Amino acid sequence: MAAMDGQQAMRENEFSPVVEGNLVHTGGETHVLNFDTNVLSLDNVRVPTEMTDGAENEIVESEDEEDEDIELSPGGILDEETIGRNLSNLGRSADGSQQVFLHVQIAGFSLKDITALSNFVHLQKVELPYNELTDLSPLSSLQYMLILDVSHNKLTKLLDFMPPKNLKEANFGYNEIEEMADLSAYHYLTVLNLDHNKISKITGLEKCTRLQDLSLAHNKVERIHGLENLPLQSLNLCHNHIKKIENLETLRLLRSINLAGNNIRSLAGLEDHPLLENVDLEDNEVIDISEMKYIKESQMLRQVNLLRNPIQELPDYRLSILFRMPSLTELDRHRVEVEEKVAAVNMFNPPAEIVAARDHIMHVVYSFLQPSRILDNTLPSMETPYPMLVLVGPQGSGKKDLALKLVEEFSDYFGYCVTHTTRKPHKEETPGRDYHFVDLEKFEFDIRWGQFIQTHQYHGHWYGLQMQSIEDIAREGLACVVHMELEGVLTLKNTYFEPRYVLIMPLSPECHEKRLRERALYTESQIEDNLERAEMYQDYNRDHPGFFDMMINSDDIEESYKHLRRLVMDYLGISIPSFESEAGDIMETKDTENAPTGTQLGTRTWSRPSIPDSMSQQYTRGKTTQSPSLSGRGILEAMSLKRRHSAAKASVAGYIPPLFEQITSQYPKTAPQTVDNQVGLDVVTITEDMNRSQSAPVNNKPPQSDEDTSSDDESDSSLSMSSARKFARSPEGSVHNGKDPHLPTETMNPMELSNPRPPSVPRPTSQGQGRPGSDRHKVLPPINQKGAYMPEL
Ligand SMILES: Nc1ncnc2c1ncn2[C@@H]1O[C@H](COP(=O)(O)OP(=O)(O)OP(=O)(O)O)[C@@H](O)[C@H]1O
Repeated sequence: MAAMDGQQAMRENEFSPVVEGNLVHTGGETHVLNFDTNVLSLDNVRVPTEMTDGAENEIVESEDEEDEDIELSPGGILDEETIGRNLSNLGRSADGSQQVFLHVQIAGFSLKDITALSNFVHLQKVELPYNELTDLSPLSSLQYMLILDVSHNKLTKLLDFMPPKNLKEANFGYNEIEEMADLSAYHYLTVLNLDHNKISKITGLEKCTRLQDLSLAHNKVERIHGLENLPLQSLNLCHNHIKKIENLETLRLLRSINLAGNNIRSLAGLEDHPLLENVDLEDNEVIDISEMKYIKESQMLRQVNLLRNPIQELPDYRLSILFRMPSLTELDRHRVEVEEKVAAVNMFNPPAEIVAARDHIMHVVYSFLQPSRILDNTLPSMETPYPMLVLVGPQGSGKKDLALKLVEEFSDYFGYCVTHTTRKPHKEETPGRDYHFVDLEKFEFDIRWGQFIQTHQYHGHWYGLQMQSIEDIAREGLACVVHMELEGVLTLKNTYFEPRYVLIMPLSPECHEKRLRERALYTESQIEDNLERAEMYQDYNRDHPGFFDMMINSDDIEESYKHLRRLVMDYLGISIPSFESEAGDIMETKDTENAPTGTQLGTRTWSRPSIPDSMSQQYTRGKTTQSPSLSGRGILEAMSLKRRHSAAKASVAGYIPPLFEQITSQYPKTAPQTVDNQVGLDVVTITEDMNRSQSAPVNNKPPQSDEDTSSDDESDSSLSMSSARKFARSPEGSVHNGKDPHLPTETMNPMELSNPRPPSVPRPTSQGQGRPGSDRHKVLPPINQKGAYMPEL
């Protein structure tokens, strides 16, 4: 049968050799194998066709019977018959002169003596696993051997025969080797497998300068050493007694490391392996997520296994790891899904917009849980949102100093809005003036009581803006100046407030760093973070045109104050810059790149509308009166306008309640049309967003002091948001004079009655334009009105 198969094979592919006993069929010919050398005899033996055809079955049967009778390699002594039956891979000898078998595989013969193999000098691949070998010296003559597998034997010594100089791969796994030999003679060794032995020390590899793959799994190795400068790409040291990852610095080509089943706590030692793709640390003692810092810089890392480590107990463990190493494709033997990566980013480093949205939602929800109260001073009217100036920028930009200075100089116009923080006061700071310094408990309490409209955590401390803080300024009839980080601005943009945002930017990193260091308040990493954030601010400003109303370079605080001052005066209308100076401003706004210092305008401008500058016109608030354009607006503003347009249409069609009628009927009248009426804070264009305003007019207070409650009781108790809006506008569209049937005016701010403002500075009225914030407190002056406060220019 075998002969028949052999012939058939010959016919199908005459170049594939087929071995039957000592006959080899190849290329249409049959050769006799000379077992002494595993060289094919050149004397071809033509097997007579009639023999193979006619007596085929007989021959096969008799051969089969013979096969069964022969005992192969009796007593574990390898014989030629066994070798002959297990040779394969006929090919050219290494010197190219003969056709030889290159591969022998004799597994599971309980071999003890392989002397017979020494004649087969041309063998290149020798596989003798699952035997009982203790001595490999007969292999010394196999000088062409490239691959040797003697796993699952009883060897106690490693490569204890004359080295075949070309040996590339050696598998000595599952033996009883206790010591590694000096392998310096094996220059070409690329793969060495010593798994499941009793090796406790890695030695003798120093000169294996081609060793790429070393496996010492399941041994007794206690320390990683002796591997210096090897070109290892794969290192398997799993299931040893290793406690520390060490001495791997020089293995720059390492791609895969398996350290599973050891006692490792730290990943220190794995850093600086740029090609690392796979790290297996299953069943170790890694406990701290911060350990990931040692591998997270490895750009090529795709697979990490931390199964059965204490770190797995950490909350959000998987997402934490994925956040730190977003390029992973497999974690703990599970494929990483894209959704997981997104969830990880949103959880641990959400985009500022998401932080702000969450913050806003939280405060709105908490405020809705409280009894409602109208804060009449900051109540938005359709024409005049309560005026606020927000100085934005990275820590150390000097915005707080600028804000305080501004408030000091323009004390009749601006009040400094004191925000809350959980950080401790600095030496020169005064509680209640610089911040309300509170502890975390109080801060959280206030959050739960819906006191904040915005909070932000920065460098481990909480900062927050309370509605009451703004209200306190507004009650004084003042516009409010506040400073904050970008995240705070993003939250604020979700509320109904419509401040002016001035970016205070230290454009020179050197100046910024110097200022931060001079304060001697920050750690190195905080300084670094602040410098990085400064770059982030610049990018944000560039990528979001119009987000900030203005940018001022704060490298030199004195200079920047001059710019801010001029800006504010222009804003307030208390100075009319000459045409030249206006033109100068506009130049700066157009050519922001080249303006070395001073005021740089984003896309909106506070300059006067008469300036023929299409860019600035486009973004100038107060220009979009009859037909407000959506271009150049933020998404929220654009959406708000869209809603208003549809509300207007619906109103015309009579579908909606009078509230919308009031709003929509007023809308076209809100924005100033000319230079003359675009003075003062009223220049602010209204971009009311009914959605936005829903979150804010209602302020909710925890139980108040007697003093407080007495003032607001009446308005607190019963006013709904809608009635508040009705109060803001009459159905006819004029600013309400306080005689709204729904809201008795005099009860709106009893505080003022009980605690009237001392008449120190003559405070001009706003000539019917409505004071910012409240209709009843006309505080900000019209331009050049007689008696108005005029700071020195
Ligand atoms: N309510 C808030 N929301 C967001 N950020 C805030 C808030 N209040 C303060 N911040 C900002 O937190 C950061 C840290 O506050 P800190 O008082 O330490 O700043 P600062 O050193 O005075 O900053 P600067 O030098 O720019 O004035 C500052 O950038 C500050 O503007």
